[in-house]
Amino acid sequence: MANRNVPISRRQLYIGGEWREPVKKNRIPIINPATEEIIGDIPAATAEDVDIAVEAARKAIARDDWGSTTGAQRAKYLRAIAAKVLEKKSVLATLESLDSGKTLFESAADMDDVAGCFEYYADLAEALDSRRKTPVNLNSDSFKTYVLREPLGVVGLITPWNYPLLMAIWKVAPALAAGCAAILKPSELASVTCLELGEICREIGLPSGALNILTGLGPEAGGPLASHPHVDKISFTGSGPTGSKIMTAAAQLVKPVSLELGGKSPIVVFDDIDNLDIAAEWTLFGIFANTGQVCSATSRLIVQESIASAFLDRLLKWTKNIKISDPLEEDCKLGPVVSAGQYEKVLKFISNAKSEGATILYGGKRPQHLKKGYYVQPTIITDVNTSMEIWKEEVFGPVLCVKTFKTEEEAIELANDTKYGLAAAVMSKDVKRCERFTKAFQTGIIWINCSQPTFNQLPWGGKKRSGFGRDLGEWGLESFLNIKQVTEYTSAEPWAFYKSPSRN
Ligand SMILES: NC(=O)c1ccc[n+]([C@@H]2O[C@H](COP(=O)([O-])OP(=O)(O)OC[C@H]3O[C@@H](n4cnc5c(N)ncnc54)[C@H](O)[C@@H]3O)[C@@H](O)[C@H]2O)c1
Ligand SMILES: C[N+](C)(C)CCCC=O
Ligand code: NA
Repeated sequence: MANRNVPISRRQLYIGGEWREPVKKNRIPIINPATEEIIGDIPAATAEDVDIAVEAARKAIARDDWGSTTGAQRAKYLRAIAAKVLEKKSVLATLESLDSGKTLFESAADMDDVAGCFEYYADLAEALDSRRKTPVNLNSDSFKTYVLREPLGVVGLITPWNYPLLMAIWKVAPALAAGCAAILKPSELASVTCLELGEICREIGLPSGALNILTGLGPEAGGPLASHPHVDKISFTGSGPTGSKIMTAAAQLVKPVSLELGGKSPIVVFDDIDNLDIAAEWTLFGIFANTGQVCSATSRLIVQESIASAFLDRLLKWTKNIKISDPLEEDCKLGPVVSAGQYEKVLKFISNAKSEGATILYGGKRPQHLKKGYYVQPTIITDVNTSMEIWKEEVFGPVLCVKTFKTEEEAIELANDTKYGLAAAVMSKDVKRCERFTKAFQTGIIWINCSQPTFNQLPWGGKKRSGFGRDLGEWGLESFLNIKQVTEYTSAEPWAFYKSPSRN
């Protein structure tokens, strides 16, 4: 087992390049979901601290050392952060697992992705220099025009606990690449690695105020950030209800928002697949990776009737083989869910499904061998109908529900039978059929013969109740830029709209 004694530093808020005690001096306990023990605490920011952070961010933009940087200069900071993340990878990964319950293997992969994301946006920051000013040819002798891409200003980044550092970096990296000054508000349930990012920024000498990190409760720290008059945009990842609150607060000031919300994504499996095991493993990965706490989890299996029995049989074999243990244990593939609240919520979804008449084919309980910790068995639920809660609502836990279909039309109808629209997967060797599904799925992300692989270069986000706007790729950068058009009158001739007084 990895060393669980990695010390958790007692950090303060990271504001204006310094560690700063919250004005009200409150703190929130850090709970290790594998042991239910309190292992430290984090500062709890309030509206007073938000004001100070916004001021620090505005000053950063007004100062030359951040506000007048080129993309190439900012790229150096981003690369220095990436290098530090890799240097500290083992400690950061352990902290992520202790704080969130994520398996150490997944935490380590997240740290690679964090570094990769900074490096990717370093490249885009450099490329931005040549795209900063784009001439627009009007074929006019009287006007010269161009379009500028400028940093949007001060941006608030509010993020969830399921990939604590990675979800933050999907926003921090493009915001800094664009030249914005950012205020990050991570989830109170898992903020440790985001605070360590503050230390990394300090160590590499990121200009003060370019990134500020305010930990704290949603309504107390996130709320004032969303409604702050001097915050130019809120980029949010989290639940639908919180997204609505943020959008409501931002609407009062006509502040732009981007919302990456939840999902209830389908995975459709056809009987023409060559290898049941390959499809079974992707199906498992799509719902049990990160203990199912993935916005894009393919939590509804829609399998063709002709192979349903054989496929479920194979799924069960794979599921029984998953090692459930303390996330720091070697080969652990399923850790606890993040908190006591999430544990209760997941078990309630399972008991509601049972009361509504569904069958718990596998799992549904706490694993017998683990007496402490917020563990839930990987769970497969059958005999589901489309009016059941388990079909309609996001569980955000290791729970797969299953329905069968006969025809392609039926499969499409079932796949789109959701208020959400984040991701969808189809497993079939028929290329034309996969194309038809790509067109028919009402989502922002499509996986063909896989589920979940994610790349920095590709846009991430959904439609319907899964939100709008895109993280990652060039779209992630654009979302932190203001597009400014400049029109210059270059003719020596008068405009001649009014009658000239000199001719009277
Ligand atoms: N679409 C995506 O890319 C994506 C990625 C990860 C998670 N998610 C979604 O996130 C949810 C789980 O994360 P969560 O439980 O942390 O979500 P959440 O909405 O409870 O919290 C998200 C963040 O919002 C803050 N917050 C809460 N109330 C607030 C308020 N009134 N004003 C401002 N901020 C407030 C929280 O403190 C946290 O930092 C799931 O629904 C999941 O699908 C989506
Ligand atoms: C697909 N990933 C990499 C697991 C990221 C999912 C982000 C949302 O929960
Ligand atoms: Na925690």
